[in-house]
Amino acid sequence: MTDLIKIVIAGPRGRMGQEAVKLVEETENFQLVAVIDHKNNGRKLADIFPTTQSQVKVYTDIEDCFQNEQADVLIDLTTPETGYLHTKTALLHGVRPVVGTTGFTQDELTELKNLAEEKELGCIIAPNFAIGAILMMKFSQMAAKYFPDVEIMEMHHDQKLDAPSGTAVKTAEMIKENRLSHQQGHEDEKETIGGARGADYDGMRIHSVRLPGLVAHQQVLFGAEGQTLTIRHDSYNRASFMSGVKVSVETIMSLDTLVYGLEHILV
Ligand SMILES: NC(=O)C1=CN([C@@H]2O[C@H](COP(=O)(O)OP(=O)(O)OC[C@H]3O[C@@H](n4cnc5c(N)ncnc54)[C@H](OP(=O)(O)O)[C@@H]3O)[C@@H](O)[C@H]2O)C=CC1
Ligand SMILES: O=C(O)C1=N[C@H](C(=O)O)C[C@H](O)C1
Repeated sequence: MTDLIKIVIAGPRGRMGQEAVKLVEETENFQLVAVIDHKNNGRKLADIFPTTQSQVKVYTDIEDCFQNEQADVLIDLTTPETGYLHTKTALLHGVRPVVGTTGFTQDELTELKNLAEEKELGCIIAPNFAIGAILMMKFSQMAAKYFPDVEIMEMHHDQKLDAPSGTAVKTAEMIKENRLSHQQGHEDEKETIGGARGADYDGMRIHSVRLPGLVAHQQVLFGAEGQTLTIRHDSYNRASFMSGVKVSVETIMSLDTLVYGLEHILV
């Protein structure tokens, strides 16, 4: 029998948070002890999720939560600024963060890594929890060795706060490890409408599409003489991310550092 893992979820009423509450409640050795619901006005979790069976506490503030609850893991699915503060607060309280929230700066990631190492605590920051998305990133990294001309096109629902997506940034970082660094396109190219060529990451371009009806999609387009290669992943619902959240919670208890990207923990 595996040990019970006590979990706090931040952002339980969000699109991802709702799926995470379901996952934790349905998983035998996971126990949801509390949620951080910053706009809560005294409602119990059962008022938000009528099916919930557990006696889950609702907090509006993370400090207050960790001062009152014994938790092993924080699952954060909020916003970039809040996610960073929550992750830091969790580590300071000895709680291991599993973070799906995207939009952290490089400085924030470095600071959190240093803190996790100082505290000898596991911390997983995964820009994408879907196994298919991890494979898309890895295949793109492999292809970049042979196709150094590449453009990333990510497409998301129009309620998304950060652009480019965390997945697109991670994909670009992974591609950079294998790609001959150079500026793409014609050296004299000129944008007649600003932004037409997308964001520039080490000379490759990232394009962010936002439309109602979309969930989370990305294609990585490689071009070479007489040929193109397209690697594409689509998430059609948020349940697609939950197996990655589950494996992260299970793995984090045996980590003592920060891991950025699910590809590092999938075997
Ligand atoms: N890693 C992955 O695989 C995935 C990551 N994501 C990322 O997860 C995050 C959440 O996405 P999504 O669920 O679509 O977003 P939503 O906007 O649906 O949910 C965000 C939740 O965070 C809450 N929130 C906002 N500010 C605070 C705060 N200060 N304290 C506590 N809670 C707060 C919101 O509450 P309220 O509405 O009441 O303000 C809301 O419930 C995003 O960063 C997104 O990019 C998304 C999908 C997959
Ligand atoms: O906001 C989203 O929806 C998603 N965010 C993550 C990202 O920024 O990459 C993961 C996925 O693409 C869905």
